[in-house]
Amino acid sequence: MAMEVKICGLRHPAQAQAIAALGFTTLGFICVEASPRYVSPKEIALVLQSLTAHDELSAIGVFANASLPKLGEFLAQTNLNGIQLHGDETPEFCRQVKQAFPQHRLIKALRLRRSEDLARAEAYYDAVDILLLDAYHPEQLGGTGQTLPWQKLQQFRPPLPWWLAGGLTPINVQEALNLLRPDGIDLSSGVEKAPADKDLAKIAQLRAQLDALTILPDVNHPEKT
Ligand SMILES: O=C(O)c1ccccc1NCC(=O)[C@H](O)[C@H](O)COP(=O)(O)O
Repeated sequence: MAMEVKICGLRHPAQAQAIAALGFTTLGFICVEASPRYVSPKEIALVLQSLTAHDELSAIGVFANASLPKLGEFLAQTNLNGIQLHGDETPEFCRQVKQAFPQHRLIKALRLRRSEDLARAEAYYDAVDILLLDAYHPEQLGGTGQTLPWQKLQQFRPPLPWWLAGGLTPINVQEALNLLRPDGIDLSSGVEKAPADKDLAKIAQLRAQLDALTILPDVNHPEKT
């Protein structure tokens, strides 16, 4: 399956259209009010309305420690088809979300303070559709621009799809992909001018990098190459 690329933290319809025109079909919207990238259900609806010409878009709402009723209220007002939980949600809560919103893809983000935190991932294997690894920051939940210690994640091969986030840019993406071979990647601040104001030149550069990608043999897992 082709690697999925999520461009996260969108707000402006014209930017979303340009990003979709470059072939990026997984778009992320920050539904966390404390974030400078927060977008209201109305703003999300405006962006998605502007994209009706694009089939098969995946529109993912990013939440943190939202209650089930709050999630339901937000989702009822938008056409989001994916939910990303970016706070301290437990595996049990993820199961409840999956049960309440079975039509939505469910992504659980784990913010890793140290590589040993990876042990927490296992408890989510049967609770979500996708795991996303992001960098830890003491004051920000996401969109931090901090990278993970990629070398220390090379043995991570969960039995479900996983995405890499944290400080990815058009410049470092090839190195990250060759080291880790995730099923997807997620970029935000590495392709923006200011929070929620995406940098279309950098996104075009990312497209060019991905199109020219040279994947080297996987020395850690030769069977996967
Ligand atoms: O981006 C935010 O402002 C944000 C706020 C609260 C929770 C999550 C948030 N972002 C989540 C994402 O999916 C980002 O794309 C991810 O953290 C990567 O960000 P970056 O390091 O800037 O590429």
